[in-house]
Amino acid sequence: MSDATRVLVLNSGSSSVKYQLIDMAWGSPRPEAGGGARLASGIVERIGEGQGRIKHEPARHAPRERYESFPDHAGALAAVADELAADGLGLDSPRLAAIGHRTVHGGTRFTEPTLITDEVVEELRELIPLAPLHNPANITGIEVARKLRPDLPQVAVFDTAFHAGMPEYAARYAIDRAVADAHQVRRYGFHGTSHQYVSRRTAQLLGKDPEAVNVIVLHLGNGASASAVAGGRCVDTSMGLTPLEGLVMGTRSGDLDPAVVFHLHRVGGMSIDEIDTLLNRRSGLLGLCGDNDMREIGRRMAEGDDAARLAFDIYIHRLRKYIGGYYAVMGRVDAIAFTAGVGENSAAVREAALAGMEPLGIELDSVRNAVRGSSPRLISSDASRVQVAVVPTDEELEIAQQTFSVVRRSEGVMHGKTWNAPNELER
Ligand SMILES: Nc1ncnc2c1ncn2[C@@H]1O[C@H](COP(=O)(O)OP(=O)(O)O)[C@@H](O)[C@H]1O
Ligand SMILES: CC(=O)OP(=O)(O)O
Ligand SMILES: [Mg+2]
Repeated sequence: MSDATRVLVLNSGSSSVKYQLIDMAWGSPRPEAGGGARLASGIVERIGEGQGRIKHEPARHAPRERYESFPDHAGALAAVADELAADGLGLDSPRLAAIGHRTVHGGTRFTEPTLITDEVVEELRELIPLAPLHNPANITGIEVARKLRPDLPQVAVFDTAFHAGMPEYAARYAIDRAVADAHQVRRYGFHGTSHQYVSRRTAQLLGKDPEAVNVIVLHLGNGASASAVAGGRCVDTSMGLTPLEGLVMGTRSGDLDPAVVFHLHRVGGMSIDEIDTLLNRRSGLLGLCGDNDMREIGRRMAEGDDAARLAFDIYIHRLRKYIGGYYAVMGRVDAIAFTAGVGENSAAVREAALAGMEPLGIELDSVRNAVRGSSPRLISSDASRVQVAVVPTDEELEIAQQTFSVVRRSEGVMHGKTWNAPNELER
């Protein structure tokens, strides 16, 4: 077995690449999360948009920032490789075991982290119509990384995977079964890596086995989704065929009557592509008040801005409906966990989302809720029957662990022995 223990995690978006280099042999900084120490992280932004930016944050050196143009993902990844090399962490290092790729849509075909081959890339391409905003960029990232290190195992970790085991009654839309099946129309769910990580981490915070707890996870970032996780399994989630359904998001509408689409087309004269852009990129908080950043909305509300207030109220109202819905679906809820940019940082959103739910056994402690921090923490009162937690997500660590586990398993198969990744021992 090789002693290469580092995993480079890439989250390739249409105009950005987020990355982290994680060493799986070093678990001590975050042993509770299942092993893995971050050696460096960063982001390349505005790829293909003129002046771009790379921000690189090595664990042992000061962060660096550079502005230059990145014409494409290949240029962006070359810049990442240069930054890592400058810290002695180059991609040519024999200690690099694998590259793990966040891959948004796995369809019904991919429900486990998967070693990437030419065939897998071909199948990912066939899934593009189901995730036109996300999968093309993920595939580009995969192709560029494979060119850079063709010899290295590369693993796709899917946003949809954690939700693949949802009960049929939660996953199936109430439309003609034959039509749905012919076109692979069903609820897939997204942010699964985050929901999986956060639900497990919440159980640890409660000092319980994941199998023993029911958690509502609220992943509130730019994209936002809720999930009901019962005994470690996802039983429902708010995103659907695509990441458009469910909660109000930064620029996406979330739930609406599907007839809105017919109406805008037939009566409003908009094309399907225009409506797609409207609902995915010009709706949500942005469409309601002109800002998609919750910090800005908070600032405007403090100044008495009515549009910002209404956007906030619509966002919160939708969130409360999902909390109540998932409470009813599971019957017993042990914890509600807030995560991602808004969930981790906005005390105002958390407070409004749960206000008046004392009869449901949910009671925030306003002082705990107001405390800022970067580690998982409880914010409910001692009397609250349901624990409320803020649990920072770490999709990259989860992707690194799953990637490493796949690589070690395939090595084990090659050498006729089995090996458990640290995270598997931990679980
Ligand atoms: N201090 C804060 N207070 C309120 N909201 C915040 C704060 N910091 C970040 N956010 C929100 O988090 C969002 C980004 O969340 P993030 O999880 O990083 O998104 P993504 O991964 O989808 O890009 C921002 O758009 C902003 O609304
Ligand atoms: C699937 C999804 O919505 O991802 P993001 O939040 O990164 O846009
Ligand atoms: Mg995110």
